[in-house]
Amino acid sequence: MAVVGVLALQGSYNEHLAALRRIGVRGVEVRKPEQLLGLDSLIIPGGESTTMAKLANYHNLFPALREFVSGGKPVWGTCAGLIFLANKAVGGQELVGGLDCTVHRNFFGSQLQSFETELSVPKLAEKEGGNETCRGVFIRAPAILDVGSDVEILADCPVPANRPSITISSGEGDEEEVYSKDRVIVAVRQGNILATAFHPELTSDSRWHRFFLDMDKESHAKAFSALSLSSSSRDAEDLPKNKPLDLPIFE
Ligand SMILES: NC(=O)CC[C@H](N)C(=O)O
Repeated sequence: MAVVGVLALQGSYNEHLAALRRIGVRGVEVRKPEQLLGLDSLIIPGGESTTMAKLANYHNLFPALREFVSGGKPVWGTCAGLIFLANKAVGGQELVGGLDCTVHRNFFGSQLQSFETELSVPKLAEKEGGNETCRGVFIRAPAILDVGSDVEILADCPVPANRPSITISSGEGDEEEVYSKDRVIVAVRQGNILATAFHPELTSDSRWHRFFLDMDKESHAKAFSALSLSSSSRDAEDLPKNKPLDLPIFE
């Protein structure tokens, strides 16, 4: 069974571990560089990206995280984790990088502007079944302002009408531009990297976690295609039926 690491410095790592347990997958807490060895994939949870970066620096994790991402094993960043994975963040701070995009760290405003909404997710539904929408829990959430050509957009959402306009520095000189689109990107995939601006681990919908685990199966299937390994069995099928949920989650 796949061993999924969850970066456990700060933020919603327990909720990810519980979401993995609910689908019968073992998650392990990662706090030190050597704990990345032997993992099949890694989740970088939401939290507060500046605090998480300070703790990651304290534990000397940045080089090992960059190596893990560039090594090609699946990595999923949710919220602050998305910020970590972006190549560029408006507002600046140390990043792991790897995901060809620019994020705005607090695009939707302050903690008080946190919200929930239904997101249209046809590609998730196509792969994992179920509704064409999923519940998006946005907590002082970032958003993706633009993406490179290798990045597949999995979800976007309307910019809330009451949102004050935001100004984005182009990074060159003092030139600034206002974000003027009426929609903004909130979930993407680029090869081995998955990133969501919202928190699937806080809902009972396990499709994003399954989607991520399927990325691991895909990469194994690719590596061992010559051996015709079957990638059809789902970890979830190992689970006893009707296992009680072990954390409060939003229905
Ligand atoms: N829920 C979250 O992960 C919020 C992330 C936050 N906007 C940050 O900058 O870190």
